[in-house]
Amino acid sequence: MSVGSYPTHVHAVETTDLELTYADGTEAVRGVDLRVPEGEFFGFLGANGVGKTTTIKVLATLLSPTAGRVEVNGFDATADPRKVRESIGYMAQETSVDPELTARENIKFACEAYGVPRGERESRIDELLDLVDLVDAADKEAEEFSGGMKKRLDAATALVHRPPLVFLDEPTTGLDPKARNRLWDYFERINDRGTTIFLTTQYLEEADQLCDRLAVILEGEIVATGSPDELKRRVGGEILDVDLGDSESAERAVAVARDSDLFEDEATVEPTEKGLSVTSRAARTKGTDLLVALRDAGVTVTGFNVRAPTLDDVFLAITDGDDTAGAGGVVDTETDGATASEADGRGETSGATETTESEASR
Ligand SMILES: Nc1ncnc2c1ncn2[C@@H]1O[C@H](COP(=O)(O)OP(=O)(O)OP(=O)(O)O)[C@@H](O)[C@H]1O
Repeated sequence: MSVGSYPTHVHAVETTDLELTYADGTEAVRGVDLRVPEGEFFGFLGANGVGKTTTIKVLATLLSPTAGRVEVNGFDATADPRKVRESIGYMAQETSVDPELTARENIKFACEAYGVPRGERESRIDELLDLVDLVDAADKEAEEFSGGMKKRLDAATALVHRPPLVFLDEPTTGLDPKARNRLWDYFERINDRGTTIFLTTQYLEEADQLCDRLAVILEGEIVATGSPDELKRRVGGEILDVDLGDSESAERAVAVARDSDLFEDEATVEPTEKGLSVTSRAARTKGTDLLVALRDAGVTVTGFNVRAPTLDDVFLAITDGDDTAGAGGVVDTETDGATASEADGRGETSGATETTESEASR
């Protein structure tokens, strides 16, 4: 399947100082600059309620921005929302599958809604059923489908018009690992065929595995951008996890590690559920020295492990809002994604305008 005939642009998504304040005054998006090059597999990460879905809804023209500029596939989202809608696929968190229709009928319905030429519909349906592995279930009603099958069907219907850009809002939430893996496969395939993907997910492993580049949003602002490896490098070293015999000794162990002079100034030492963790460039070389220091201080160590940082560590460092993010350098203030718009001085809320779902393409 190739991407349909749409004009090409350097950036599939480009926002400048995007703001969205809801009518009740909630400042969901506060000055977001995003640039997603065509063909990229882009991940948009953040905890619950930080503004991911709101941003996607603005990009999909379901919400009008309160301020700022939004260009999607080269079209201005405010001036030309119809063009934007015609050039995107949108897989929302809630399924759009009609349970009373078969898989084939669901895709057919989407073909009609998107105006796929009549003569191309049958081949498009077969191609999509094949792509998402639903050929054998093509003529079964969707209400018989597992959660994973419904998601795959949902994803297929978002692609009937061969959009060059697809928004996937937490597409794998609630799926078991096997179903998740099948969807990953499918997303990778459509990205390989040239489709730009804008993904939000709560699964950092998913972001790590799939995405070329990530942006992390916190309370409506982008606080870090980079490839998964770049973000992990910014954590500043490796991580030494130490398990302790009893949780009461964690405080003492943290004090021992901090006072030990074993690690450089930028190292971070934090208590964890099981004991403590040290993030340091010397985690590997000084690990055993720390264990000796802990033993000398009468702290019982029951296990330890040195490992490379994961995106979970990156995410924790950022979202904890503690010194780690600032001193450890995971926050990238140099990137085009970082903004520092203040809530103050914005005046009265203008209120978001919600476009009705039926007006939107999906
Ligand atoms: N229609 C609305 N009216 C007022 N506030 C809203 C509305 N929709 C969302 N919000 C608020 O805007 C903020 C951002 O919500 P949003 O749904 O964009 O976050 P999210 O990062 O997508 O979270 P989740 O992963 O839980 O969907 C939250 O504080 C949320 O409560």
